[in-house]
Amino acid sequence: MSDFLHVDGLTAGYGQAVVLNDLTLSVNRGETLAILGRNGVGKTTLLETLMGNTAVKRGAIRWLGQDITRCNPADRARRGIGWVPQEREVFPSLTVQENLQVVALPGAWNVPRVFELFPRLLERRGNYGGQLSGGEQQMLAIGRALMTNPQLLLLDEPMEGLAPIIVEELAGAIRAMCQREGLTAIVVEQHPVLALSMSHQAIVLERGSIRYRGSSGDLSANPALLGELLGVASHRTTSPQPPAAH
Ligand SMILES: Nc1ncnc2c1ncn2[C@@H]1O[C@H](COP(=O)(O)OP(=O)(O)OP(=O)(O)O)[C@@H](O)[C@H]1O
Repeated sequence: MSDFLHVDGLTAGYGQAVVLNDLTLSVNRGETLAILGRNGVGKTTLLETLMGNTAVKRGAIRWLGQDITRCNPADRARRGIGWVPQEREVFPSLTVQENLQVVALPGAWNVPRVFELFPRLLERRGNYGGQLSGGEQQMLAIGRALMTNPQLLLLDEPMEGLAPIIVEELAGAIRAMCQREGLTAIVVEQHPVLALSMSHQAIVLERGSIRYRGSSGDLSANPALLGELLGVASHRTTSPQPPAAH
């Protein structure tokens, strides 16, 4: 059990519908956890539940030693949980620089550091959010989340719908953010090889329950198991790089 984030026997869903069933998991500070699973198994719902956007029926979420199960999303954000939703949600009529500045909270992440992580955003700093490509919007969405200086970052399918070259660029930035800068993250990602290359630990969900948990290195070294768990042949979308030890 981790004092950083510990989810204990969590059963949650929407209204009366139960999506997550008796989930228990821990994340340690500095670790990246990949959430894998087929469509509709509850990956996004897990992130939504950590953020406080679903109905929790049973179980508890402990964050930095405190029970936050009943805290609302704004309170969780104030306590240091950052969220990059699938929809990105950048402000279209603010420039890149303004999008970053408007959410800034004190801490190690600031505009120059975000530009260092995403040089493309530096080139586009005077452009409006609405003028950016999908990939640039995703970089801005991650940059905005970093500007709130979270202790934990939740990323929901950050690569979805992006061209392979942008996927490579984003994956490199996420690895740098997590492995070089030591940020703790939970990443939902459809491409298993990519997800495993960015993470230390992985869980595979099946119908709202944990079917498998283990190190990402072990799982990526076992394509037969990965294929069995995900029901598809895992195809490589980027060169896997083992996460740095820490
Ligand atoms: N807002 C909602 N209200 C009611 N049911 C929902 C809502 N969002 C998701 N669901 C249902 O919860 C289940 C899990 O969906 P979820 O989006 O968490 O799965 P997922 O693993 O992230 O899928 P995908 O990979 O397709 O994004 C699905 O049956 C879905 O229809």
